[in-house]
Amino acid sequence: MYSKKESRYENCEETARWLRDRVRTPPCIAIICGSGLGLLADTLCDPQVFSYSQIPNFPTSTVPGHAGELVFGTLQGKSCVCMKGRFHVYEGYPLWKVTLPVRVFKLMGVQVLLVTNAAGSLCETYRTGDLMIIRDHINMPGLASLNPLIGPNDDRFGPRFPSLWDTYDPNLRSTALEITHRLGHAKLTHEGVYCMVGGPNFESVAEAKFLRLLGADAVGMSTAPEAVVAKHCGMRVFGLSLITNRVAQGYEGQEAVDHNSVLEVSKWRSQILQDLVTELVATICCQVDNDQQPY
Ligand SMILES: O=P(O)(O)O[C@@H]1C[C@H](O)[C@@H](CO)O1
Ligand code: HPA
Repeated sequence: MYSKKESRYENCEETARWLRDRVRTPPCIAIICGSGLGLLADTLCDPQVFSYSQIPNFPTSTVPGHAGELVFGTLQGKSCVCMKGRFHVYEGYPLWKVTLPVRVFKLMGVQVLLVTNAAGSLCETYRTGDLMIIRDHINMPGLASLNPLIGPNDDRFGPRFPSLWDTYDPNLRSTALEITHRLGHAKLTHEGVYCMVGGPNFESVAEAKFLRLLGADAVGMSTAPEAVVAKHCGMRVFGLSLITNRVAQGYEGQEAVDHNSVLEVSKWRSQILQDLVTELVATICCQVDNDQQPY
């Protein structure tokens, strides 16, 4: 059971208030940087950086490639916050903690969440280094009752039974597709279904075949809980996977994946991903609500 002390809303309020007292401009767009993709945060203008360890109620990052910093600043003139590193269930965090930053961002006035991740490809036509715009997800832990919305619902965040049919905003998806065409990356961009697994092990061959049969195009260990919580509290969501490896679906002639190779590919492709996200941010209409006082 959840104790009063752990009350999600009050925790989020406390953290949001702490940040809001310190940031020069409250953000209207939040960007979660996946494994090795934190360089995007370094492109923000007029940055203000907070280490996760300074921020009340924030977990700390324990995974290489996740620096553990919150960076506020502007990108294309829009006020943004970047998470340089996210939290994963396999690190031992409960899902309400994994997703706490999303609710904090909501209370700070964020309207749009851009989520990136590193993922393995299950689809025959995807190559290492390709991009996948997330059309939909399969939340494997969520289907087995490991869902961030489990527990008493707080209506101040959103409804008890949210619909997820349009979680990944269709306008943001089509705009992103247009941008990849304009930037000359059409051939390496796909739209597909992301499947979240708990990790931390990479998939066995039988598991990979099973996930493919379910309709997943790529598999990773994050994103779905963040997207669920963002949708629950009324944010527009855009998700982007960088395909860092192909997931073995046979026992012969396949290369085993490891986290270092995931980080290598992220480094190799981070510029393309940054360019896409930067151009996408330029198109997003949102207003900083300087008067917003949600607490
Ligand atoms: O945070 P993301 O989803 O980008 O990280 C993926 C999943 C694991 O944390 C890690 C495996 O290499 O990359
Ligand atoms: N499986 C799960 N998570 C991942 C993978 C993968 O192959 N690659 C990057 N993150």
